[in-house]
Formats: sequence, structure tokens, C-alpha cells
Amino acid sequence: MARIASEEMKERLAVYFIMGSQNSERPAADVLKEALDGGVTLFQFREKGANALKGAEKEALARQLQRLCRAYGVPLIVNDDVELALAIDADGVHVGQDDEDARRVREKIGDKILGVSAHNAEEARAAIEAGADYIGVGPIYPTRSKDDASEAQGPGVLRHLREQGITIPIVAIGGITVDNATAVIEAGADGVSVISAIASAPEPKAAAAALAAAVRAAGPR
Ligand SMILES: Cc1ncc(COP(=O)(O)OP(=O)(O)O)c(N)n1
Ligand SMILES: Cc1ncsc1CCOP(=O)(O)O
Ligand SMILES: [Mg+2]
Repeated sequence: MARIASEEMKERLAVYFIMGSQNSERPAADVLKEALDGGVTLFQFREKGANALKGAEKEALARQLQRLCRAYGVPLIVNDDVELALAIDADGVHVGQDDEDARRVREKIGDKILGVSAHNAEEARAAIEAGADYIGVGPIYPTRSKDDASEAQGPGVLRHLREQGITIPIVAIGGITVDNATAVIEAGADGVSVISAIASAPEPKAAAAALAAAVRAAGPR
């Protein structure tokens, strides 16, 4: 297996849904299935927070969601937990600045997809050096889905990164909705990453489809 090509990565980032059991009152698998039906292109399993599942229960949920993703041909990325990603043979891992060192993660996961959070050009360049396939940039807008989120940066940070010559695939995250998705793509993101815009939507399928349409209409694809 070879590393994912940059162009394919950009396509995959179009509608990047993130969820764990804490993000919906409904069973995670039900929400994910509807989101996949709506056109989600990449999924991140992020089991985090006070009531997060641990150990065998966490792995069982990851495997259940992985089965669904595989049925739709959508890659599954594990947030933070490199050992879980390896145990279930996930398609990739996402780590932030306070997580396991990205270079070390790249060594552990071989050619699997590596996503790294970056907030500025310096972190973006370090992520690229470490072997990231994409960077997650945000929060772009205020979010209620991450307890320790830093201050919202606005879409200008995306434009700034592109102006600084950062060409790696970028996904924008934090407070993204169908109403502001166009702005982040026009500012330089290749896709949008969302939790609540899909997980809290009355109809996750319709929400995912609306995001997909907005991204495709705004982007160069
Ligand atoms: C696509 C994407 N971008 C950014 C993040 C945030 O990662 P991190 O800063 O490590 O925070 P946690 O999600 O671990 O709380 C992400 N998960 N995904
Ligand atoms: C995980 C994460 N990292 C930065 S903001 C965020 C939460 C995004 O959730 P929402 O789409 O509900 O704002
Ligand atoms: Mg993290």
C-alpha cells in the first residue's frame, strides 16, 4: 500500500464527519448510516469526554462503525488513539498538537492516512515534515463540541496558510454549517469537518447532502 495521493486526499476531505457516542442521543451507527447515505466522504471516530466509552466497549463501537464505513467505501480515521487504529486496522489516525508526536505516529502507522491539527503556518510546516497527509485547521467558528477548543480564528487563517505557500490538503473545522461552508472553501480549504452540523441535525442524511452540495458548488472539483 502506498501513501494516499494529495488529490485523492483533497477529494476525501470534502465532507469529513466526526462522531463518537457522546455526540448524539441516538445510536452512533444509526446517525452514521444516515450521514453516509447523504454523502459523507470521510469519517473520524472521536470517542471523547466525560462519558466516553473505554477499552473493549470503545473498540466494539469502533468496529461497528468501521463495518458501516467499509460498506460505503468510506475511510475511517481514529482520533488520538493510535493503538486502537492499529488494533482495528483503521484507515488512518488524527492527532493534535497535544497528542502523540506526529512523526512517531507516522512511524507506527506506515502508509495509513495521517491527519494533524495545525493553527498556523509553523505548525502546518511541522506537520508536513512529520508526514501528514492533511491538516485540520480550526476552530474556524465558535464550537460547542470541543471542551478545550481554542479561540475561533475565522476563515482568514485558511487564506493566510495558502498565501504562505502551504499546499497540503486542508480541512476546516469548528462551527461549520451549510451556511458558512462556502466561505471556508473559498478561503482555501479542500473540505469541511463537522460534528454537530450532522450529528445534531434532525435529518443527518439531508444535512450531509446539503454540506456536500455546498462544498462541491464552492470548490474547484
Ligand atoms: C479533522 C480534525 N481537525 C482537528 C481536530 C482536532 O484535534 P485535536 O486538536 O487533537 O483535538 P481533539 O479532537 O483530539 O479533541 C480533529 N479531531 N479533527
Ligand atoms: C474536534 C474539533 N476540533 C476543533 S473544533 C472541533 C469540534 C467541531 O465540532 P462542530 O462541528 O460541532 O463545531
Ligand atoms: Mg487530539
